[in-house]
Amino acid sequence: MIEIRPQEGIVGEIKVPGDKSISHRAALLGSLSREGIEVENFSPGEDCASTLSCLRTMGCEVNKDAVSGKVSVKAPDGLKEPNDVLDAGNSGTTARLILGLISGIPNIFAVITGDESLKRRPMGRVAKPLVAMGAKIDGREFGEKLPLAVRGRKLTGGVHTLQVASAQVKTAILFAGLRAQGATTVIEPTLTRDHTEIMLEHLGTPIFRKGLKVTVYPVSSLKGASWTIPGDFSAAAFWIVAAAITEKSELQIKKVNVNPTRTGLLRVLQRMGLDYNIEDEILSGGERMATITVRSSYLKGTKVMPEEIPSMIDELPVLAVAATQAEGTTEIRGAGELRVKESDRIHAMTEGLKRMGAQIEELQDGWIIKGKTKLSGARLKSFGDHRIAMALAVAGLAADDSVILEGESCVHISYPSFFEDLKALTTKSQPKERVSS
Ligand SMILES: O=C(O)C1=C[C@@H](OP(=O)(O)O)[C@@H](O)[C@H](O)C1
Ligand SMILES: C=C(OP(=O)(O)O)C(=O)O
Repeated sequence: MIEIRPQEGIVGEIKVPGDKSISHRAALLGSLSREGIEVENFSPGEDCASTLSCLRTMGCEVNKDAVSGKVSVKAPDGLKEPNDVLDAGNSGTTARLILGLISGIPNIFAVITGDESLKRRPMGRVAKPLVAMGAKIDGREFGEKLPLAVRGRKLTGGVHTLQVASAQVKTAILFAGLRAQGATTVIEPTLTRDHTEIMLEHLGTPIFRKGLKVTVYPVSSLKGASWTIPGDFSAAAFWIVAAAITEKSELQIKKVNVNPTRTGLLRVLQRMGLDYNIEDEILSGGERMATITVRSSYLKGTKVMPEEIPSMIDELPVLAVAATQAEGTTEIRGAGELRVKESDRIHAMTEGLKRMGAQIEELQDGWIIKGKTKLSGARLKSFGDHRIAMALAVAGLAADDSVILEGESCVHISYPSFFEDLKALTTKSQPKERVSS
């Protein structure tokens, strides 16, 4: 467990870890390249380590420099049948994207599994469209849950209209499409993160996009490439909210990805009154990368609409924290997907914030939160979920007494240095006077 002490402010500058979604994709696409993909600033989290370990089990050449964070992946002779189970650990992205990647490799047999949390998460949303392309997949609960067994076959493209807005489902189908016969089109209900599309474009792979529709074509091998992965906006989100809700903050977050399909949190917080600016924007590997400066802000409540959700899906727990510190009512709807993440994030945040005295009502698909509430110190649980641990730690910064957080080590999934960074960012600020002892 760890103690988080209330702080007057978040001060200084920070570089957050490399983007997790982009890191997964760079490694997985490297496995379709003879020359290989080499990236700087690869995510240091355990989720991306799971992806690298699965790729090694399938015979890829994977090199990781622990000091610089540079990772290279190539498969000069193509992906091989794994001689062991592929363990995706806690990572939904690993399990779902690998399923798409390998189901079109004729004759390959693989079993994909994960930890207790991942074994509870839905996989049918990926398995079903792949089966419609001709894949042979079976698993627990008729292919709905891990472990899943896949026997690779020659797939046929086609048009896939998704029911759920999910970049993981979209990407799994597109990855399968790179090996299928004919064109493969995905039509999304709402635009989700488009890192796969940007990366394929950057690699010079034929891809056609218009609105919610994206089409890929079969390729024999991808070109090699090398670039730097920008910082993870989902990691930056914790510091953005931390700076906004504490009284004497001024924080610069350097070289962070500002792809608009990821920055919905900024648009919502801007509506709520966030004092921030974005500068020094450049492109890296086709992705926008910039410095975000955030200052203490007077926030007002807002209504978050279902169509805004995909662009901030992983930031909703920390948005709930911001809402407790905003004047008036914040309503967040259409976020039912949060119930099938690493934990039931709607329930986990309701429980944690209620224990701190927040006025939060749990809805089936979101929350109604009334503010501004003076949060109190409390003993809280992470539910084994990295986003919950970090969001509740941020809430602790604005409380009137310490938060004792249990199960904090799960931050290693996406942001291993989170608590060291927190310490560094709060050394220039004063711990707030404790109200109670
Ligand atoms: O494609 C990705 O890299 C991700 C997509 C999102 O999941 P869904 O596709 O299930 O919405 C997100 O929650 C996850 O953290 C990463
Ligand atoms: C939901 C997440 O990841 P994944 O789906 O890859 O487990 C996340 O990182 O918040």
